[in-house]
Formats: sequence, C-alpha cells, structure tokens
Amino acid sequence: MQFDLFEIDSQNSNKSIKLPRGFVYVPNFMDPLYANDAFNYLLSNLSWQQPTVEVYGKKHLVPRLQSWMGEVGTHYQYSGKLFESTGWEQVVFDIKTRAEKLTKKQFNSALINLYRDGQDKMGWHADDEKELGLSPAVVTVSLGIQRTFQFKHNIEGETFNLELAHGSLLLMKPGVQASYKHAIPARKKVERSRISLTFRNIIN
Ligand SMILES: O=C(O)CCC(=O)C(=O)O
Ligand SMILES: [Fe+2]
Repeated sequence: MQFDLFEIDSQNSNKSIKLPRGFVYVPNFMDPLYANDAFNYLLSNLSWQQPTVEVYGKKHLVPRLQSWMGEVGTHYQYSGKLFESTGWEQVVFDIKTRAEKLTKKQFNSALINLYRDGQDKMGWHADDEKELGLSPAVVTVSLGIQRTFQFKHNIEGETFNLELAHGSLLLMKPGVQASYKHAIPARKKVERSRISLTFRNIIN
C-alpha cells in the first residue's frame, strides 16, 4: 500500500465554532511541522490492522486501519479479539502527555485510526465500552487531511459537524458519550489520509 507523506503547514476551516457543552475543540493543539513529522512517522512505523466486525451475523472488514497502544498491562477487546498493549511509541507518549496537561485528564491507552482516503470512515457509535468506566473523557488528536467529525444528540436528534484540522485536539468530556453518538462520514472526494489518536483511560 502506498500513501502520500503529509506536508501541509496549516489548515482550518472552522471560522467561528460554537459547540454544545461537553465538547472542547483546540485547532492549534500541535505545531503544524511537528504534526507533519508525527503523521509521517506513525504512517510508516505503526503496525496497522484491519479487524473484522460482525454486523447482523455477517463479517465485514472495518473501513479503516487501526492500531492499539497503551501502558503495558492494559488490553482492549475488539470484535472478539484481545489486543494487548506493549507500551507507548515515544511520539504517541509525547502527544498524550501534552493532551493530559491541556485537558487535566489521564489516559493509559490509545486507539489509533488510519483513514487511508475519503472512502474510509467510522459509523455512528459512542465510546461507551464498559472498560472505559461510567463516564469517560475521550480525546481525539487529528493528523493529516481534514475530515468531518459528526455528532448527534441521542434524544433531540440534532446533528453537528466539526471539521477536525491537522494538529487539532477535540475533547469529549465525561457525560458526552451518554448523550451523543459520533461518526466520521465518508468523503468521496478526499484522496489523502488522516490519522486520529483517540486517547482513553481503560479500567481493566
Ligand atoms: O477519528 C476520529 O476522530 C474518531 C474516532 C473514534 O470515534 C473512535 O476511535 O472511537
Ligand atoms: Fe469514537
């Protein structure tokens, strides 16, 4: 598989963003050049997997690649498979440390997603696995091409779109997972890749 390396200095199309309570968006969380390096390093060096999921009794490959990482001793169950953490890559650890300082939350693991192009996506879901505890904080750090993050209120049904820029951070505070679902929809015209580092605290 061949990917373009990433060389964008900055991009941000969220002019003035009003988010519902519980969401915090930080467009310039990372220096863009550092974010370029992090993107290129992770793209080439992580062990990317494409797990299968079962939906209504049929097996499908997930429409993106993934890599799991975290403190030794943490593990994560996905589609009947157990992923054991073997420790942090330095660059992920550094980004996690900065995210912890900014959000004042602690994270011991990361699910890292690679959307190879605009065909790759993530369907509506909440990060409400029981390993995350009752009311988790979840952070997404975005690298690479900008993609739309959608969220929808469970009761009111209202949908919001947020463009996640290269080097940005989105915090979903405790409570958000119980009230909203989120998704990364396909964007057929997008030809370049995006990596998201989603930091979580797993209670095993
Ligand atoms: O790619 C993203 O920003 C969101 C990923 C996500 O929702 C997840 O990994 O649970
Ligand atoms: Fe999620």
